[in-house]
Amino acid sequence: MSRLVVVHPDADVLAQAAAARLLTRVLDVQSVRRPVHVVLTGGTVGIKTLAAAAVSPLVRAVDWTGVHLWWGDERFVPSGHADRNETQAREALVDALVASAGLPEANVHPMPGPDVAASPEESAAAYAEQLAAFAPEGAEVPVPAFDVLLLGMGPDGHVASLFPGHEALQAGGTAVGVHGSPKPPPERVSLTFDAITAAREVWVVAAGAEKAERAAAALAGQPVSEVPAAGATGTEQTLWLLDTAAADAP
Ligand SMILES: O=C1O[C@H](COP(=O)(O)O)[C@@H](O)[C@H](O)[C@H]1O
Repeated sequence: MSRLVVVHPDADVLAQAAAARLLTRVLDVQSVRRPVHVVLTGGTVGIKTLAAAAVSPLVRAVDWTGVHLWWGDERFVPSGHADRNETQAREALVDALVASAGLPEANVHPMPGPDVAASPEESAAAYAEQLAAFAPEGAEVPVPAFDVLLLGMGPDGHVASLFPGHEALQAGGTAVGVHGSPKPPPERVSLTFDAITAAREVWVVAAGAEKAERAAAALAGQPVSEVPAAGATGTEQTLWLLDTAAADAP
């Protein structure tokens, strides 16, 4: 597994570059296999990246009929709620792909909210079932072979909804219900580390000085219990896309 750290001048350039890289990655994968599985993230740069992808000319080069979109985590609030990572991703990119680029709605896999599932655990179980349905035969971890798994990183070093010191860090299976998240809302659903580390490529996107200390700690290999981002690795590549502020550890 190779690890690469790429630093961009600011959050806007980072989002533009991440979007170009993401679309190019989908195109490259499409030339050798189908379907392509991409895991989206919430968070500031994550959503900015999707918005940049939406206006890139490269978006028209992708055959969206052969792409599946998943989420790394979700806030356990109802469908359409502004706090949902799904809602923000749909507004930034996904709705336009479904409306006019051929992305089948059936290929969009949001994590169920309380309007669909009775609890974060029920949502996680339903999501794990969907993931397993798309896993390659005989896969060690029953998830699709994610071609790119995007993750934002919080100032505390959390990725997806896996927070420092939280019991969800040790969860088995592929998706977990999260209670008592230190960042609101308190109830969430997240992929587990087993699911994340089964991805071919994991990309961590982070911008801003408030992320610098934790980014440096993760890259230095601090314990995952303290800096969850340290455990976000892909089987083929781990890519950190930072802006100069996030790369500039004190
Ligand atoms: O709550 C969340 O936060 C992280 C990071 O967000 P940011 O705004 O600090 O970039 C995000 O990656 C995660 O998906 C989300 O649910």
